[in-house]
Amino acid sequence: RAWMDADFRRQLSARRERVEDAFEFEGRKVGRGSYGQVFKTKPRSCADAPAGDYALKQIEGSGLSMSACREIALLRELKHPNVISLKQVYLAHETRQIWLLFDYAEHDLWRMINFHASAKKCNSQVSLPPNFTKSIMHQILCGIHYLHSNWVLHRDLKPANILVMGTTSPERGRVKIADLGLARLFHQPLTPLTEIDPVVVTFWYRAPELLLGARHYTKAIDLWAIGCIMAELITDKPLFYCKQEEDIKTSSPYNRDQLERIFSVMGFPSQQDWRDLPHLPKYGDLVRNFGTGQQYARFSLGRHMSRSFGMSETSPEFRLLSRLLAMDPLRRPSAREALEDRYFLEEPRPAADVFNGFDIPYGKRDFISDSSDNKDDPARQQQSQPVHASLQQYQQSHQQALLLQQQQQQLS
Ligand SMILES: CNc1nccc(N2CC[C@H](NC(=O)Nc3ccc(CN4CCOCC4)c(C(F)(F)F)c3)C2)n1
Repeated sequence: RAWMDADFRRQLSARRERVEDAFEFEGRKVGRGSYGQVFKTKPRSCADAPAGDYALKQIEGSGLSMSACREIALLRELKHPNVISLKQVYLAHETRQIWLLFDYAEHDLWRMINFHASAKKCNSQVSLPPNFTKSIMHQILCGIHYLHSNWVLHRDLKPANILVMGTTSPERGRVKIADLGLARLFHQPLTPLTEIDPVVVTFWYRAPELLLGARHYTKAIDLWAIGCIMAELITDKPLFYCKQEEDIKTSSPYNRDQLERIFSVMGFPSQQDWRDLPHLPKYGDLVRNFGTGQQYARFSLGRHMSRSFGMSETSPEFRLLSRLLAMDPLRRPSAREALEDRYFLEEPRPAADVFNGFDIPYGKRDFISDSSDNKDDPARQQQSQPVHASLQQYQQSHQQALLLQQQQQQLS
């Protein structure tokens, strides 16, 4: 049978397009994390990819891990102007490495907001189109509406995961939802992310029900995060900024400081505000730590936004923000309902290019040249494997521990 024929396989592997033959990416690393690493690259003349910049993600570990399979399977199905699009998958047979090819996005909201925040600090305001926030919000909601209508939850929306195409792209100024994220184990809210990846995980975008032990992610959890991003676009500050203890050891989702910050902006939820609050797993901790919450009685989002930013509580912008940041998840709008809000219907209308043709003031991404990095010689990369292997061993043992825990819960 032909496919067993060694000669046939030799022919195949000789013909297989190698990613390093098609793209030049040495020393052009723009991102690294437990998920793998990302390079900015252009196709070599011999490649059959159209000219332009591409992002090449080298997936962590070797072979088709569960998270690699999930990412590839999902991305191949997802096709929307406001969701990052996977162009090609390369399987390097010798090193069993997996590479994903994307159209390159030069910017992201994390870097853009930091740019404006530091410009403000040294009083050199950078002019932005009046519909800048509205255009970005509209495209995030379009992308999330598409994901949610395909029953895909994002689970980790934050400014760093909202990419924006740069001036060299035919899609200049278009928002692309992405997930640069950590290697999550099971996408369950109870997995202590901080143990998986030393990179500090922020809870600033996590919905209150997650902090109170909700066991499953929902669409409403994504809409809460979008509300946090909207406030941050308006004020250049994370709305629920909360200092991060360096070594968070808790494996519990309950984070008292983060909840404290939310209450000092939003006020404390009354029975009327959030009927199901007492049914959440960590309600007991909440009462123990905060009592009836009357110390937050005079706080509200309206008070916070008008005092810290002179925003009127009757403006359509504020009304949409307060709908997205409803404490009770059942009261948050769906992505479609948010898109139908008056805010997007009135002047100035949202634009397809969020920069509205304005010059783009942000610099290009810096290249990371960490010293520990092995030259892209696959053989030498094997040496770096043991570290990741221990991460995989950790994940497997963690996986078994979690499965055991779930079985015990079912027994008890
Ligand atoms: C730096 N410049 C740059 N330009 C373009 C792309 C790009 N990259 C880097 C890696 C990232 N990879 C992804 O974004 N992958 C991805 C994986 C899954 C999903 C959807 N899941 C999110 C988690 O919950 C389940 C659904 C997505 C998506 F759809 F959210 F965009 C992207 C895309 N970088």
